Amino acid sequence: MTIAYLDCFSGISGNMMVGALLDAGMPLEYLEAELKKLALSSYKLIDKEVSKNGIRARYFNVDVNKWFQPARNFNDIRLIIEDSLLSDQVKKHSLAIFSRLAAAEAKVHGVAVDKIHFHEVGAIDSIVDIVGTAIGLEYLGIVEIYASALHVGSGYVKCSHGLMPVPAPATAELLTGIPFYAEGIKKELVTPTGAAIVAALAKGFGSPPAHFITRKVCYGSGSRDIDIPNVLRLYLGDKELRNNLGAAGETKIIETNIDDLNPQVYGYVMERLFAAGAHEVYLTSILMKKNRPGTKITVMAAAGKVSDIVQILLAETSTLGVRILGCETTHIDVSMLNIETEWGTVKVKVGKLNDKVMNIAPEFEDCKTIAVKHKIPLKTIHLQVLRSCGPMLDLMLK
Ligand SMILES: O=C([S-])c1cc(C(=O)S)c[n+]([C@@H]2O[C@H](COP(=O)(O)O)[C@@H](O)[C@H]2O)c1
Ligand code: NI
Repeated sequence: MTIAYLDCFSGISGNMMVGALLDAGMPLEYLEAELKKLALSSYKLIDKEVSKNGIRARYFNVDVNKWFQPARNFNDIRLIIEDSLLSDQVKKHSLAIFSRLAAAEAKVHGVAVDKIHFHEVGAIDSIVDIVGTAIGLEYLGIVEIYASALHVGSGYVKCSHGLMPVPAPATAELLTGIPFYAEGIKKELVTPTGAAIVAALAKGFGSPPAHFITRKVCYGSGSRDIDIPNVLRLYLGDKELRNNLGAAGETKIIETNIDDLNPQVYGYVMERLFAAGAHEVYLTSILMKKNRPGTKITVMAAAGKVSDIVQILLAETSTLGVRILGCETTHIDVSMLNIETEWGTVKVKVGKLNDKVMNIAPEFEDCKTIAVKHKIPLKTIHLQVLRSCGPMLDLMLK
């Protein structure tokens, strides 16, 4: 499981992020070919090696022919991404980042999200940076991102509105819930695009996650010449395998006991918690003080999701507080396979430990859909899908 840790000691921008991903091994030709899947033209990618205060880094930028760029609002950009032949994952990550950026701009300027403007010429620079980031993450197999606190810089930056304080208003909005600092450098070090990337994708902030082991250190160059190297440092790594049992993850348990909530509400709260990224949510019947029957809600989630989870519990239930417990998890590597059956494709979850197949699980929802459609018992579908796994099943039984 490849993990990225972004060391934003000199800030982060879209260009720095793509530069770091190129430095990490995404070939420029691959990026170019993938970006061609978008209905965009009249731009050129710039990719070169530079030295920033003695550190070799990859500088990435987009050269835009401004005469050929139409004005684009968020909806135009969403359609360009959705209508492309990019993978679902690249679309999902790109739209997640763009949505954060658009929401921040909308809030700052007091307009609806679909009315917001993007600052670069026809937004092409933002599209390339954001979609390029999603392409790089997929190419490098990065499944989790963590980031340090962000060094935002200080002073003022020239925008189409005139001079704006650093961090720029959209950046400040995007930094909600993210630790940041300024240390006297009078330049804009974190741009709205950079902030949107970490806001949308990072699972946690601060030090690298527990048991993170670096495999490679990469640098994406910024365009500033300042006293510190203007680079984004990207650590690519894995979570350490402990006792040969599997990868350890940083998970939190958030719990609360409730004895005065309308029981109709629990299902809705669970839905919201899952939508916010909870790995698991479950309810336990408990007997509380004054012999009152009550319910314990337990949520398991990545550390970076805790504040969203707590927010939902406090807003949607009658609780006045929650417990947050640290916990370590151990799990095997999980991948998804598409298995062809006589009824169509079924996704199958394969769990491996040190390349040994430990578990094969046909996706319940896929089996259920077929069972309902073809009026065949669910267990028959399940067995048939397992049989179609053929050699994979043999590997497990060995
Ligand atoms: O021109 C406008 S409207 C503008 C507004 C803001 C806000 O924060 S609101 C910020 N900016 C600046 O544009 C550049 C480009 O940022 P990217 O994220 O697209 O690289 C940056 O300097 C922002 O501070 C412009
Ligand atoms: Ni703006």
